[in-house]
Amino acid sequence: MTDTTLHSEPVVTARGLKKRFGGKEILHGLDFDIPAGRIYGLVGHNGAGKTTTLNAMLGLTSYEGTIRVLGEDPFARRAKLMENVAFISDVASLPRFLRVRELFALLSNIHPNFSVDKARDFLSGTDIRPEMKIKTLSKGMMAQLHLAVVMAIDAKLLVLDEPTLGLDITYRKRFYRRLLEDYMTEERTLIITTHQVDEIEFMLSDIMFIRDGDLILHMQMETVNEKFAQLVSNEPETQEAARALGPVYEETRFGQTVFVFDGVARDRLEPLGKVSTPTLSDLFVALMQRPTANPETAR
Ligand SMILES: Nc1ncnc2c1ncn2[C@@H]1O[C@H](COP(=O)(O)OP(=O)(O)OP(=O)(O)O)[C@@H](O)[C@H]1O
Repeated sequence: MTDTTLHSEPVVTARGLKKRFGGKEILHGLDFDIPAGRIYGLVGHNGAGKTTTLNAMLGLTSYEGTIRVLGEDPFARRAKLMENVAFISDVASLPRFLRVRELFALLSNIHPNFSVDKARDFLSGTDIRPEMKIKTLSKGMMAQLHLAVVMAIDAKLLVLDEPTLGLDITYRKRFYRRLLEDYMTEERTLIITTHQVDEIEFMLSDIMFIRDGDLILHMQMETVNEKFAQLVSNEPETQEAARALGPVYEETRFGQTVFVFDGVARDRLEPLGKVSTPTLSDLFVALMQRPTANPETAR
């Protein structure tokens, strides 16, 4: 994080964000700030409310509470906001009847910050050619085209909702590498949801876990690494000692007992077995099963 990002206004601010569908409350009053220049992972089970949260930020759905994105109310000022926001969602589709070059021409007419040259540049190195009809592209090529389009937009905020759904591992890795190497700068902010959280963990600066419409963890990755520890312990005596330290999670896997601790110093754990930082997917499993992972924000 640079000084500028430390002192600048958050890119997204939400206060008491609630959403109801047909009388049923789906989001229960989320409060968060997303600063500039960060890469956020938004993680939660199916139906937890990730897409609804993103849709509220993008002005695609109405909500109760307050959201400001780049200082604007996204629902009231969607058109203005979209000059500086780009997004890919698992349901967004490109116009299939167009050729690739026609899509670029269309976008350069409707989007003030779209660069045809950049879009073409991003496609070099792929099998996609400007003359191709979009409907003939494979799923992987379609995702590459989508990424090229989004990366050709000079946006301050990029929102990716399951951007690599249905892609094979090679395409997924290439997708994230391209995004990091060719797009991310300190002025840009990226928010990603995915169920393959281990694949994006390396690039995240911050994480949000959402469970049943509540934000149960919102933390910088550095803090996650300091705060949480995983211990693998094989002997009954050391396991007993570990339990006495109040793990937030315990599981027996392949004959080994794995504990996750929140805020227990590593030098207290080290005599009891092998200590490491839990992966995000391990932490996710551990925290999702607790009654509350973060009592001040969870309900
Ligand atoms: N248009 C809608 N009408 C009614 N209910 C909806 C609508 N959209 C979403 N929901 C409900 O809101 C809840 C949250 O859905 P949402 O799509 O935000 O979850 P998600 O965390 O993105 O899930 P997934 O990982 O499966 O994409 C779910 O219970 C879903 O059924």
